[in-house]
Amino acid sequence: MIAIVGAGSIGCYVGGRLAATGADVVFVGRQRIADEVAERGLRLTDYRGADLSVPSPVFNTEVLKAAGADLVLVTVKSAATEEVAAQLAEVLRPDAVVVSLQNGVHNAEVLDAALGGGRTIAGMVPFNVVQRGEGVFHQGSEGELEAARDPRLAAYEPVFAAAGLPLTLHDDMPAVLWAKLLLNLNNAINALSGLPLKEELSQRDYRVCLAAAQTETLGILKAAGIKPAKITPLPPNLLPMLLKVPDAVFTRVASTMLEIDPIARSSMADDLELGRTTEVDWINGEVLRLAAQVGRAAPVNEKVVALVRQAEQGGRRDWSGAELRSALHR
Ligand SMILES: NC(=O)C1=CN([C@@H]2O[C@H](COP(=O)(O)OP(=O)(O)OC[C@H]3O[C@@H](n4cnc5c(N)ncnc54)[C@H](OP(=O)(O)O)[C@@H]3O)[C@@H](O)[C@H]2O)C=CC1
Ligand SMILES: CC(C)(CO)C(=O)C(=O)O
Repeated sequence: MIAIVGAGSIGCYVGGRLAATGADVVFVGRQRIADEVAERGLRLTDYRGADLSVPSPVFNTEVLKAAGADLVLVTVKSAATEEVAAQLAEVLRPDAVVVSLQNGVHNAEVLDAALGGGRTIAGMVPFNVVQRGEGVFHQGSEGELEAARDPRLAAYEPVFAAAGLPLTLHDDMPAVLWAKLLLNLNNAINALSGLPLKEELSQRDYRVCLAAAQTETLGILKAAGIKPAKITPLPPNLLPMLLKVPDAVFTRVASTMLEIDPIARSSMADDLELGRTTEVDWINGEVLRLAAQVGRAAPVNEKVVALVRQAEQGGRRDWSGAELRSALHR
């Protein structure tokens, strides 16, 4: 049995595709989504036209229901990792394998600290999922699930492949997670813009802000001896250069590099929309912590964190690109 713990956008989509293609899946999540899927079932669509359904998913609100799982996919936001780790430690079988499908660079370690036995495997979701309501979860951009290479995943590789979500396995997962974090620096900028990703990224002023946050982070990673992996067609150190090209050039080049549909938004935009605390501490905040360790300043990421904090408290989330550039002194 596969348990999805934290069945929101990513959990319902990934778990839903696994269940739709025959896997035995139990979802653990909140009552709001439990009610939605009890009434409508789950429907999983993607930007390529896939359309799958799970008429009667097994959906619970208590982590206890993950007790019999062989594989647990953790899909809560980073702020909830410690809490679910403690809950899972109470109920999981000793041989259960746990995969963190979360953004941020330390969630698998947090889970493993509570669960012990080196049973947690770091994973990564490169694509965007939008909750459309009424049990519909839509993958709005391309990419394949990634995870640390681990023999315990061998039995599940065909299951993920059958669901249309093949696993790409990596020997150096921390490098992959840092590379993803570089991309996730856009989460805050997207959330502050109030725009869908495609529209936000089509405007050079926002991209200049992202390029500044990435350039700052790349310098800090270098000082810390961390080499982010190449998970995009361009290597990480060339991304800021691409971001700064004129709009017409960017739109043309980007469309050959990444398919993204017009409704996709960052997961941080979802959090602000729903009045929840964001993951900014686990994304830009990681940059600030690493900067402090290597004795460097990180003024751009520091300012982004401050603006997201204000937005969490009801502050602005309709920054124009020009306003954001000026706030970041770019
Ligand atoms: N959405 C996306 O497009 C992408 C997201 N990611 C990453 O994936 C991870 C998951 O994101 P996402 O799916 O968007 O998050 P969601 O907030 O949509 O889903 C997480 C769900 O878990 C619930 N939850 C929290 N704690 C518990 C608990 N103890 N028991 C049961 N349910 C719980 C949350 O409820 P509540 O809100 O009440 O806490 C929420 O409904 C994040 O790290 C994110 O950064 C990565 C790539 C893309
Ligand atoms: C896929 C991506 C980069 C953007 O949606 C993301 O990770 C997120 O929204 O958290």
